[in-house]
Amino acid sequence: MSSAPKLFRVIGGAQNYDWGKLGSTSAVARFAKLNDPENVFIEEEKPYAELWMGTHPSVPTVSAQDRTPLRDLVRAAPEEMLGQDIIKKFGSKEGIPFLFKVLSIRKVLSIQAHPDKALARQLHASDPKHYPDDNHKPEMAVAITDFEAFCGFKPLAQIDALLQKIPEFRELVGDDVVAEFHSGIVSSDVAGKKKLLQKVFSRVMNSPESKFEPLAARLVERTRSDPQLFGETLADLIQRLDAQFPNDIGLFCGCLLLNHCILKSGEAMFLEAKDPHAYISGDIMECMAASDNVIRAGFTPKFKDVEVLVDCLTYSFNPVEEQKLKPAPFPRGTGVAELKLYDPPIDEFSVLQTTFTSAGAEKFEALDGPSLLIVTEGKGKIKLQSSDEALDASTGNIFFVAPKTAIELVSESKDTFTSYRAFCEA
Ligand SMILES: NNC(=O)[C@@H](O)[C@H](O)[C@H](O)COP(=O)(O)O
Ligand SMILES: [Zn+2]
Repeated sequence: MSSAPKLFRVIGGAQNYDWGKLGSTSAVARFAKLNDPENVFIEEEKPYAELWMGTHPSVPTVSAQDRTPLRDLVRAAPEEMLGQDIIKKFGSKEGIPFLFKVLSIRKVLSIQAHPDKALARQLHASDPKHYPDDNHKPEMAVAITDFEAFCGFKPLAQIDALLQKIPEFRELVGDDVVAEFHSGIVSSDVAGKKKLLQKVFSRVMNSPESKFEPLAARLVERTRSDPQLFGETLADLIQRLDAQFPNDIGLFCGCLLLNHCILKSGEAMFLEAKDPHAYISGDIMECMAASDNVIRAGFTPKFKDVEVLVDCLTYSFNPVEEQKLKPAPFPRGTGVAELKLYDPPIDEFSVLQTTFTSAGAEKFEALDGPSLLIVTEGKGKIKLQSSDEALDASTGNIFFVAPKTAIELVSESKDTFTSYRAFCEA
């Protein structure tokens, strides 16, 4: 197998989870079709949830030229494809340390969290069917369209207020724990408050269907009879999600316990391993450590691991604004484009958004690691700075860029030309 070039187009793989947008309304379907028009035929009734870009074995990304799996190209020439420093840092020649995705969301995803490395090793060893790898999965979402999600537990005073005024929530948790929580959250002992939050969450998550289903039905009724108890947004959210998953435990463990986070296009949020979350609607770029380990507990027909979830969460509780990740300038490009760097506090990935609103070029310094770039709007060219040969780069096109490779993006029109580049550096 000849060693791979420094810059080449690749074809990602789609996941058709039930919560994905349908047919051409899905950015995943549109991008997949535009990037591989001869082989992708969009079925309008089918959900297209995720477009995977990376070397995770569950959904192969392949080279556009001869459909060789990117994973095989990396394993055939790890020094060229990953770089010595990345191999040394992550101790692996097997694949790219991150997994990059487009998500297009019609229905709420499962209430979930992802394991840290120690828990991932344990779960993969004991239950490889549900936990396909032994890696942690911290992740970041960057909103392409307006996007909403559950992200982390609400501040405790907000949870307490809901417990005091919503009878169905109070009944599900139990007067004893409600009283203990109410009196305990005023203390300064953070560890003790996390324990109390875990008690509330455990009561909710361990309640039998025979108990939470009728309470959920009454809860939805109350959002119609007493909307003022919930506040405008929350009443609407409960009704909307009940329509998707009737009387689901997620109405309690999601709507009443987790922050409802709304991101405008270009805003981002970062989720540590073991942070509870669930994406609700919109199109996003998502980047994560290379893993597919999901611990689920609500709003899903998939396998729920309630005991593991209740036991593993961080039980941190921060206001919504603290869950957001602010983009930073990216001083390693020269030209006319606007550059925004989304750089979370973990080693596996950062994501660079490049936006042109006029004709012109942007030259980038070589990065000290592998990257994957996808065009999400408009059209232009991508090229090695060391060559005159330019490749078409239009919406849906995905490219692999090898380490130590200086590239240039060129926009040839005044229309918007936007791309996202996930990368990892030692
Ligand atoms: N927060 N987002 C993620 O973790 C994605 O990368 C996962 O692939 C999805 O959460 C999977 O969701 P379901 O298990 O189908 O509900
Ligand atoms: Zn997740």
